[in-house]
Parts: sequence; structure tokens; C-alpha cells
Amino acid sequence: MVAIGHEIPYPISTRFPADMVNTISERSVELSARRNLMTKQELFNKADQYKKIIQAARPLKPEEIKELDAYFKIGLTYSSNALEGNTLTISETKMLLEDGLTAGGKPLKDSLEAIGHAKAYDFMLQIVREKPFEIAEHIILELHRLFYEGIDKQNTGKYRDISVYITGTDYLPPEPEQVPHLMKEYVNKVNQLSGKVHPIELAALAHKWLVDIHPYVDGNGRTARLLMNLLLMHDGYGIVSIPPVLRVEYIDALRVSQRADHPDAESFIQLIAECTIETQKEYCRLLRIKAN
Ligand SMILES: Nc1ncnc2c1ncn2[C@@H]1O[C@H](COP(=O)(O)OP(=O)(O)OP(=O)(O)O)[C@@H](O)[C@H]1O
Repeated sequence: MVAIGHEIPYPISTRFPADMVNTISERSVELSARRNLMTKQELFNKADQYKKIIQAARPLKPEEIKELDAYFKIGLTYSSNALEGNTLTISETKMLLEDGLTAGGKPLKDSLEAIGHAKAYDFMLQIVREKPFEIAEHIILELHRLFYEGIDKQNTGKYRDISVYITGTDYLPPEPEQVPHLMKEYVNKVNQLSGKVHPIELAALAHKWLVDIHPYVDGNGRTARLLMNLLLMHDGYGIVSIPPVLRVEYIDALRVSQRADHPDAESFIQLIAECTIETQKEYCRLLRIKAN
């Protein structure tokens, strides 16, 4: 069970800063260069310092919260879909979600994924703002349903009844008969761990354990990243994207956490902590907060 105040972070204008794409890749380079220089605990400490600084800028006006929600919705929708090969750029994602304009010549599926992801994001925010809450199976299924119903009605919001494989890895997700009971165990494990480890570690593990089970036919990565963000938002850390340029690091860290010999989730947790700090810097930039 996670219970903290209503801590919603915040952009300032839905009018996307023109430098958004550059900012994302520059931040990623910076993030890559810094990798492994700080311990997990140092990263958590830094994220907690930023969290305090950002919280001191509250309360925000309702219009500011609305604008920040829209800003990060576009950012997460773009990055989470791009990680899975969706070809929409951040500007095309913005045009689609704000003005209803589809990108000419691009697959319809890419637009449906963006629209679905945005719906699931809105639901995620709604849950974060209804407190207190516990992670529950119906919440995770609803995140998936909203994301996936426009793409494949048959497999939306329900567990898979077929075996699945993750391309490019030896790791085999469990057989479909095991999924319902593994998901029950999963929810209990996440709720029981809440308050016992740092919230960023909890969110990273919730992501990792969900993709380990791979409960759906498709859309596992995106549902897991939304769930991770539900936990991070709930604890006041903001919306955390994994920039597409870090895809290799992201997948490698998951692989290390799943290898048969000495599985180790530490580098995955560290990567999520680093991405959290980058998000917090973005909040500071948008809110004109001097953090150093
Ligand atoms: N070893 C791994 N290699 C690659 N991806 C992994 C691995 N372990 C877990 N994953 C997760 O699985 C996701 C991709 O899984 P898959 O290719 O089955 O896509 P999916 O289920 O269709 O979900 P989505 O399309 O949203 O990612 C990644 O985003 C990642 O979060």
C-alpha cells in the first residue's frame, strides 16, 4: 500500500518548447555519460533532494497542473511508443493528441497506439489523484485495456492464453496457465514491498516483475511503464520516460536482471533512478526553478 500526499509535478505550457527533442537527446547523452558514476543510494538521495526542491514550488495553479499533465502525456506517449518501434515523432504525437491530425504516410497502428496510450495515461493520473490507493489487478488490466482496445479488441484488458517470446533474449516468460496466479502474487508482492524499499526501487521492480510475467499478448512494455509511472507519480517523483536513445541500455539492464546465472536488477533500478533525476531536472527547467 502506498500512501503519500497529492504530489503532481507540473510543465508550464502545452505549447511544446521547440527544443524538446534536442533536450531529450542531450539529456540522454548526459545520462549515459554519468552512468555508474553514482551508487544507487546516491541516486536516490539526489532524486529526493530534487523532489524537495520541486515540492517547495507548490501549490501550482490548476491551469499549470493541466498544462504540465498535457506536456508529460505527450512526452511519455512519444517515448514509450518509440521504444517499441512506433515511428511517430514527438511533434507528430503532439499534433495527433492536441489537434487530432494524423501523420501522413505513417502506419495507422502508430496513431492508434498514441491515442490508446494517451487514454491510459489519463486513467493513470486519475488513479494517482484518488487517494489512498493500492496496486490491484483491475487497475493494471484497465491500463492495458485503454491502451490496447483500439488496436486489438479481442486481446484487450485480459491475460494472454498463448505462450509468448521476447525477441532477442533467452528469457522465456511463464506459460499462460500460470499468468493468473502469478499476477495475484505480483500484486501482493508490490503492495507488501511498498514502504520497505525506496519508492524508485519499488517502481522499477514493479516494472521489471510485470514484464517478466509478460501477462498480455502485446503491450506489456507500455503497460509496465505506465504502472511504474503510477507509482512514481504517487510518491511525488514525476513522469519518468526512458528516452528511445537509451533503448539498448534499458533492454540490457532487463536482460541482466533475468539471466539464469546471477540475475541482478541493480542496473535496471539505477537506470530508472537516473531517468527520474533527468525528469526532475526537466520539471525544474519548466518551472524556472534553480536547482543548483
Ligand atoms: N529481455 C528482454 N528483452 C527485451 N524486452 C524485454 C526483456 N525483458 C522484458 N522486456 C520488456 O518487454 C517489452 C517488449 O516486449 P514485447 O516485444 O513482447 O512487446 P509487447 O509485449 O508488445 O509490449 P510493448 O509493445 O508495449 O513493449 C520491452 O519494452 C521491455 O519492457
